[in-house]
Amino acid sequence: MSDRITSWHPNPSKPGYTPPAGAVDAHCHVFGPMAQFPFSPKAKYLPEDAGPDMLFALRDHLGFEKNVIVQASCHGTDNAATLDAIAKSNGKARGVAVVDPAISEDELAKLHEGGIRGIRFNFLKRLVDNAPKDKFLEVAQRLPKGWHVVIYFEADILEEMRPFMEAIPVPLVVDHMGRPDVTQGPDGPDMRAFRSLLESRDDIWFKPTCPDRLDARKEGGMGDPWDNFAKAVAPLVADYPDRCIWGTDWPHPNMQDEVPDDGHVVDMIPRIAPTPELQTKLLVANPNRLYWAEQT
Ligand SMILES: O=C(O)/C=C(\CC(=O)C(=O)O)C(=O)O
Repeated sequence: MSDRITSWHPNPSKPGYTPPAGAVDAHCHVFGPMAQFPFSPKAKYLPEDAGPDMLFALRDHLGFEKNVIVQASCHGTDNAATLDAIAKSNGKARGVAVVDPAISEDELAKLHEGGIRGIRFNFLKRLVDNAPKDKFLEVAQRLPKGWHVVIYFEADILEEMRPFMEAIPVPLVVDHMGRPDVTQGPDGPDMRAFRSLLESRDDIWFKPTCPDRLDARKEGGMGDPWDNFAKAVAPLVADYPDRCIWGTDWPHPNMQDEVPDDGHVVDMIPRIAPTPELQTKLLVANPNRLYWAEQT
């Protein structure tokens, strides 16, 4: 792979919306720097460097206080770049790792020391080569106290994933709501299936995130300002206000053909969480319960 991609906006606008004090960008990534943190040989995309300095500058520009850095698939199971960014955050970042399911207890303990509070199971075939459910279930049985599992899958496999999710003995956080087709609206089959999942366990959380992905023009959506996303997602946040966390998804892996303006992404927040109470739950109380539990 020769051409490295740039999937983030060079000069994002200032949002019209001001997040509350203590707001957490609870889904973002770092890429490299590649010279120090090489990408996985199995990476499905090769990004330009997008390191902690850029992430923290964006955090401040958008009005957030903390980050949850989710290991991006381009780094495979080498969490060094994510751990390095957490270490440089002055306590303002925690993380979600991607691990080899055979990882030892000692290695899990070291990840906890480094600010990790969960592991990610990625089932997107365009991002990872394999996702061994049996091995994932084994490691999910022996995570450090207080950890959770972040899971990423597409809506068309939600039903087949339910027995696997049911067997996971720790809280689950579903990335980007399992990618429902937001053009179906709030009562379409995808959202109904996702609500059924949420009703099945009260410790299944979700991220009402990625309007730029889920309502992208290239996906048949409307593009910015992502009205389909706002219409489909706001009722979900209203109905499950204590089980959702939000993130920018910066540096927006693979969005180089429709790069979102992060200021516009942030301005989706009051459209899906229209009251200060909902915004405080989404951006402050809920992510702190999951990632800074020792301080809540
Ligand atoms: O590509 C997507 O649909 C979403 C991604 C990319 C990703 O998960 C990864 O590269 O690990 C995201 O959540 O940032």
